[in-house]
Amino acid sequence: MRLDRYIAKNRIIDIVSRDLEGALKELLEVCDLRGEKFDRKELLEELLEREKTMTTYLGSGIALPHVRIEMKRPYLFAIGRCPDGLEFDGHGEYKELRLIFLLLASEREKSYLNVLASLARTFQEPSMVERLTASPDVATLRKNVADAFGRPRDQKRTKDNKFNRLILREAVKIATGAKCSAVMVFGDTFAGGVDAADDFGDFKTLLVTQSASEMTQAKRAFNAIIPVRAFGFNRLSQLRSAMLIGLTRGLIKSNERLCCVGGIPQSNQFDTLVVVDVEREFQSVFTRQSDMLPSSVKPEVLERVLGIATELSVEGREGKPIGTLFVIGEAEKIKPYTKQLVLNPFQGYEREERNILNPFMDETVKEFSFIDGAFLINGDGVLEAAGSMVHAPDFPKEMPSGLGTRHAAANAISVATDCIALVVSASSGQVTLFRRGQMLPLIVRSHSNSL
Ligand SMILES: Nc1ncnc2c1ncn2[C@@H]1O[C@H](COP(=O)(O)OP(=O)(O)OP(=O)(O)O)[C@@H](O)[C@H]1O
Repeated sequence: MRLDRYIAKNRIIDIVSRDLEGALKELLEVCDLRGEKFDRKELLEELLEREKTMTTYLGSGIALPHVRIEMKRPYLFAIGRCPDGLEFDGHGEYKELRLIFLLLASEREKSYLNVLASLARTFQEPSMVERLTASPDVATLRKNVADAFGRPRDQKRTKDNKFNRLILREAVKIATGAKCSAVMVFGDTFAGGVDAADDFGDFKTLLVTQSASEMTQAKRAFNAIIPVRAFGFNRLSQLRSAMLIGLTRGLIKSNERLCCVGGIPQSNQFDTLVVVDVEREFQSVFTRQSDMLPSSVKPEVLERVLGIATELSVEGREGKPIGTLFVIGEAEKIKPYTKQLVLNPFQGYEREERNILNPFMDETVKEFSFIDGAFLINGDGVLEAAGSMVHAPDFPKEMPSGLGTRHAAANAISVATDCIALVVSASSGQVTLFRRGQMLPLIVRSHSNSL
């Protein structure tokens, strides 16, 4: 989503104040609120109140205070730089702050969560924050913000070496010989993105990438983009996660055969060529295309949960491996099979605030993954509970050895209700999807870049 149209140069400033309240005041002052019903004082109070309830500090030096109001314009941004950090209520993390993105959004705008998600994605790139903070003056800062959110970057594409050309040529031969319907390319193999679609003749081309918003050029060249949020280290895990997202988004059909080309992220070198029958790869979890996702579950919700699960599996939490269980489906139908083990931490929050599509929920969910029990997530993304014990009727099918009660509970709930259960194993780091009593290992923890 292009956000530059909502970002005006005169609302990008250097903050003078030393505390958050003063900084927000300065940012509100540069917002032209003529003709709007609310006043700055009320808005400031609301922003501070919300900050006390739930911090908008995203990490990496960025805070994103935001509020929805009755407003004529859809969105209004004000951006402030504060290289020495800010004080706020004795909270240490604000000292790490370098940039504040204030977002005022109209209550009517339905794309609100997409805007927040798009911002959070842009901020994930560490060099971007560094570049903005280090801008020598406010004019350069304004130019760098425009670059970050608007124009495609002038990045060097390095696919053009002998070996990459050879792999691409072979991929076309193999795809033709194996009667593949599409070629799927892992774009993050290249630091500057990939523009390989021309090499694939008439095949349908799919680009898998973590930086979908930046792949402006590639978007034109490929038939579709499969955005992934995080990758496991293992190549086949990467493939499965990408295929799962492609399937849920309807970009891939279950009867397709794909020729996949990839390599180690950022290595600028293709090194893997594999042909996959989608149905065979996923046969354990669906019999028809429509079986993959429960009807109540939005594909982007599964993508988000998969992203968080992958990050928990790959990174752990505070240096330790972490395990958890996510149950995603129609909450009212799942609730009878759960029992709250501790006070539900999501109780009392507005539905929108506790929606997993809201990027602020990432850290919260990861934090609550320490709590014993399962997360219960409604199909629209609303986090209904954490710390729930699943007590679905026992399912007689034997579990593979080494899998204990968490996996058994996921298996059982996936049989008892129309849901997807996703387990992050504390002991192996594996992420496993359960659907209708069938299990599909998605991410295998491995610190080598092996197949
Ligand atoms: N029915 C259940 N509902 C929710 N959470 C459960 C349930 N049973 C177990 N758990 C959680 O799973 C944790 C690990 O249990 P156990 O080691 O038996 O499972 P496991 O399948 O081997 O998982 P892991 O691979 O993560 O160790 C428990 O401490 C508990 O937090």
